Amino acid sequence: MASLEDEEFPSTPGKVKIERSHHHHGFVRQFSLVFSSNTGTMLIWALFLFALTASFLSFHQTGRTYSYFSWADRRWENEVRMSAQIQRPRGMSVLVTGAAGFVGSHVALALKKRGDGVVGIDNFNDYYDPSLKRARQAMLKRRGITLVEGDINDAKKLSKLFDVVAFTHVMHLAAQAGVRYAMENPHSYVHSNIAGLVTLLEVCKAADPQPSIVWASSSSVYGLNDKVPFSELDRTDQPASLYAATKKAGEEITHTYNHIYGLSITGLRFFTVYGPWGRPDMAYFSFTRNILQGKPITVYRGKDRLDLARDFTYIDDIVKGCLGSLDTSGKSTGSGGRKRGPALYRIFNLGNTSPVTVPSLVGILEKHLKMKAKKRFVDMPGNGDVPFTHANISSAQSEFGYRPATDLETGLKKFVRWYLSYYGYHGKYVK
Ligand SMILES: O=C(O)[C@H]1O[C@H](OP(=O)(O)OP(=O)(O)OC[C@H]2O[C@@H](n3ccc(=O)[nH]c3=O)[C@H](O)[C@@H]2O)[C@H](O)[C@@H](O)[C@H]1O
Repeated sequence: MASLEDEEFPSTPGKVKIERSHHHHGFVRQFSLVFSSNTGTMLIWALFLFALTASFLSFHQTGRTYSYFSWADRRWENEVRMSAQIQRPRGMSVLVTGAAGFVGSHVALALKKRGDGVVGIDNFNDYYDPSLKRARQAMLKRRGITLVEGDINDAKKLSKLFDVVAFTHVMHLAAQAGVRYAMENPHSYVHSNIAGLVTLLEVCKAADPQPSIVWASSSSVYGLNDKVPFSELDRTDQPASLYAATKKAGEEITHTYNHIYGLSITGLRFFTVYGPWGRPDMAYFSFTRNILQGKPITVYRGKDRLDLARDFTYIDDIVKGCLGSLDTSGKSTGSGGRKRGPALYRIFNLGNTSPVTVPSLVGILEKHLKMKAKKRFVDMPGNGDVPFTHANISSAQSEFGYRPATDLETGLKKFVRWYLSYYGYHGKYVK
């Protein structure tokens, strides 16, 4: 199925996006050419082609505009519907974008486990080793979760999903993550975090009923803010990286969709999420790999050789925050492109409330791995990093009882156990 899907809908960045109307225009253009040619043969050919197309369409047509595409046949629709089936009273059906990702796969599993319906979408890009994403996909598959391969910039695919399932909620976690990579590939951030977000919002706005949306913003929006701990009311207009800027833009963009179309929106500012099945580009992950392989690690240091610190947050706590947000998100109020009343617009910090320095993080890893790291201290390059993060979580706490329960020592122990079981001690499968 996946390969057919690829042929029909190339959805990687830079590839052509097909608009709904293009097919129609193409058709009309073809006909005007035929009629202007004025030869009998051409006319017969045109009629023949028309008959062929019409019979093809009527054979496959199931009342939906795009159901004649092979990826969206009956079997595919049934699979998607099954995956979205709600299995508890007052449950929800959730479209999880970025479901092959770190947070996405964990949230999808947690929702399914408690009886909610879940369908995932992911473009499986190669920002980091896609085989890890495939392994997460296999894990979801075993639990009955279907993951559709597609990009959130593909409006047709998203609309089709909403045609098949009346999703009550969207958990939007598809994004270009990573703070420092933004200097290497700025456009991938615009593609996913801005263009993709708008495409998704347009589809949600048009859906009837509209879903409620919970999505991932980032602690990085606090940028150069130095008032601690970071509260949602603090200024976020001094981003230090393009990544942060696109997440901040997302907060503003979602606000307009809430304001104009009545979409219920909750933005979650995640604070350096870590844990089993994590992202290989993140420091705790790559440090683990390098320590095990006897390779040096680079530890950044701030101004005046000050240690950098992060409010590292364990994945299970983040998952609880995501589910709590979904449960309290209320309904979207719009239909037919107009809002019928006010809908919730919320932003929450999801952190751990106890920052740890990067050298301490390395110390904990050394302990769990029973190996010494070869540390190279380097002055923090001006590539978007902020010196520290620290979340005030009182808002999420009072709204849905968010209370992080895993400290870095415990969380890293679980990560290391997973890492060794997945990659083995010598990391022979690591690229
Ligand atoms: O909260 C977020 O919203 C973000 O969290 C995460 O960003 P960061 O907090 O920067 O995490 P991460 O890269 O693990 O670096 C951790 C620390 O190690 C330091 N660091 C990093 C690499 C290195 O080689 N050496 C080093 O000292 C580095 O200077 C930093 O102090 C997500 O990746 C990001 O997608 C976003 O979601």
